[in-house]
Amino acid sequence: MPSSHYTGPAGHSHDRPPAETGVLLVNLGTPDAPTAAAVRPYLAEFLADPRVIDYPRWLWRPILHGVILRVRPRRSAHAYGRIWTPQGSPLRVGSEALAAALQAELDRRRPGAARVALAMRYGRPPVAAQVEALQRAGARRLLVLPLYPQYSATSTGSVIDAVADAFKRLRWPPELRIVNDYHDDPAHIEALARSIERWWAAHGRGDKLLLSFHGIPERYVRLGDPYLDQCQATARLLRARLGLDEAALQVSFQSRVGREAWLSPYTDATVRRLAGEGARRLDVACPGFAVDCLETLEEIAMQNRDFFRAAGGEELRYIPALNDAPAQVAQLAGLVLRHAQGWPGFAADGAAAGARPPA
Ligand SMILES: C=CC1=C(C)c2cc3[nH]c(cc4nc(cc5[nH]c(cc1n2)c(C)c5CCC(=O)O)C(CCC(=O)O)=C4C)c(C)c3C=C
Ligand SMILES: [Fe+2]
Ligand SMILES: [Fe+2]
Repeated sequence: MPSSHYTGPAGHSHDRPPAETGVLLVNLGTPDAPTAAAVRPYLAEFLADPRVIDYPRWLWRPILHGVILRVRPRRSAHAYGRIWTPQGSPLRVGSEALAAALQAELDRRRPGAARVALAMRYGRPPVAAQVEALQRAGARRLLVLPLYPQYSATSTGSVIDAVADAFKRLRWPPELRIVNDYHDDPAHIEALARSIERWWAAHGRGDKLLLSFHGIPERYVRLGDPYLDQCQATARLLRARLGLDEAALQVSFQSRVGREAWLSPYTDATVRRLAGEGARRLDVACPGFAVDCLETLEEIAMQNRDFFRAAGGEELRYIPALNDAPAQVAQLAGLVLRHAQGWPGFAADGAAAGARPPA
């Protein structure tokens, strides 16, 4: 499938009438296959991004190509192999399902107003190709929605770079709005809380609830990245909504890479500590991930499950991401409606008679 022709799970551009507003969901990206050969170019693009690793290029390039890309692809491919599905990478499958569901929800709430497309920051389909596809489909306005609830320069900031690069190539770029984050959106907190409560109703409640967020180097926070504040705010709001205290709901940071200090406490050390302190059943949720992926399905649900057991715990239970659950679809649709306000077909809420959803 040529990536320049892919406009999203809703189908080819000629299958739908033109829409004046394009909604571009962007997720991180994932390799095309769980093989070292497919993982290498993906990691090469990801780890060459100066937003992700900010070392001087003359220093970093030889390390990346001479060391990292010789070793890591095989290790990562093995990890991807443990979670791969017949449909492909969970991150891709889940992101496409979410995009299709968001298209359907927007069609219901603002018929014909918007077309949804999905891009990946690394790998395919790239941001530039999807911006161009939306423009070919009639979009004179573009709302970019990175699938990261918390802003980080390493994730959201890098998506903004890719959009800026794509715009440089267009003679007549669309009007642009970008969602920075949705870490404290009440509908997002409510969706997370209900999914955890529903999970508890089905499986019983563990001794502790751990919220594990993706880490970043501590240095980035000292330089002004708001990511840590936003993770803590999400955790505080969720803790209040669930009625838990600081012992019952803890926060940690996963996926550390390299030797620098990253945000702490680290997730692996935390699950071991909790096992040592006598927790038998540990529930773990990852509210920083809109869609399940390697970092949740393999690192948490497999690797950290094993760490917890080896440290004397009984069961680590991973509570799935929101994925394409109706509550997340409705929350993201609400976010789109608020950010697109004033654009054609997006009259202020209340003004679009008959287009409101039933409460
Ligand atoms: C090396 C630096 C990295 C930073 C900084 C970083 C920040 C960051 N990442 C995500 C979300 C995801 N990361 C994923 C995988 C992944 N992350 C890194 C490195 C950094 N991430 C690597 C090398 C990898 C690849 C896998 C591996 O080799 O271990 C994923 C999953 C991708 C998938 O295919 O499933 C996500 C999602 C965020 C939100 C973030 C900053 C806040
Ligand atoms: Fe086509
Ligand atoms: Fe990452």
